[in-house]
Amino acid sequence: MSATVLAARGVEVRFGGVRALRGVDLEVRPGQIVGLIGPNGAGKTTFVDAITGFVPSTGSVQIGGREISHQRPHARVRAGLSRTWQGVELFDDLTVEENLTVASRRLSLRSTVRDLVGRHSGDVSSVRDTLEDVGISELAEAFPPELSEGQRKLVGIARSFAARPKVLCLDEPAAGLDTAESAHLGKQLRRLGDQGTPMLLIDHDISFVFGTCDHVVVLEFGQVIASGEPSVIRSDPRVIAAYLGQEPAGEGDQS
Ligand SMILES: Nc1ncnc2c1ncn2[C@@H]1O[C@H](COP(=O)(O)OP(=O)(O)OP(=O)(O)O)[C@@H](O)[C@H]1O
Repeated sequence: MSATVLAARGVEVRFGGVRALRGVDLEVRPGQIVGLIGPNGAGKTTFVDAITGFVPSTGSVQIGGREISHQRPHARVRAGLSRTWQGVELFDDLTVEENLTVASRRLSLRSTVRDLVGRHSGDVSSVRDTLEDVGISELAEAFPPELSEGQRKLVGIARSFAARPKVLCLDEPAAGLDTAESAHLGKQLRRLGDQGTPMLLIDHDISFVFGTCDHVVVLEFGQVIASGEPSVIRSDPRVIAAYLGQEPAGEGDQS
């Protein structure tokens, strides 16, 4: 069996009478960027909320073979599963570098001890490394109000990436970006992926997902209806049918 960094099996979520997820299986392997797409209400955000511990779920979630489904969100982050949020909240009166330093320090209860003994994840040097890895070193001294939407998204990604996750979940990173910003974001994600950070990427912009991901999983009504390489998924009749009746965002649209 090939190694997986993230293995979710039989993930189920109910909201009262609504079965939002019905036994979803999904894997992310080393070096992969996996896209999760589906029509509105298919369960994409619920899946990310479930595996990261923000909504109660049943089923199995493993990171590097270790079961984390019983753990609280912060413990899952420590196990290597980080996520971004649709909105990027930043402290406007702190620079980008200071925002990342604050976030890194919050990540670990042990940071106080490490403050006493030297280098830790909130060090200026490691924050600078993170900014460089995400391709935004030039923004270190900028304040959030000076940033474009695309730059804010990259800072949000850098903040989650600072934890050096084994898998990074990205919830609609291209939402609100124009075509050029999406293309730049896709390039930076590809670079991070190629450098060894596997990702799970949700987005409404299908061309962005197809252009960025190695593998795509399609949800409809809380179930996986297709899974495979973008070129295969693009022409899958079940996927085309699932999107009938709605505007499949992407192909030039920004939603
Ligand atoms: N907190 C909640 N309480 C009740 N039902 C919910 C809740 N959150 C989501 N749902 C329902 O669960 C289903 C899946 O919703 P979810 O937001 O995960 O879909 P999605 O694929 O992310 O949709 P979108 O593309 O519109 O963001 C939908 O039927 C939705 O109405």
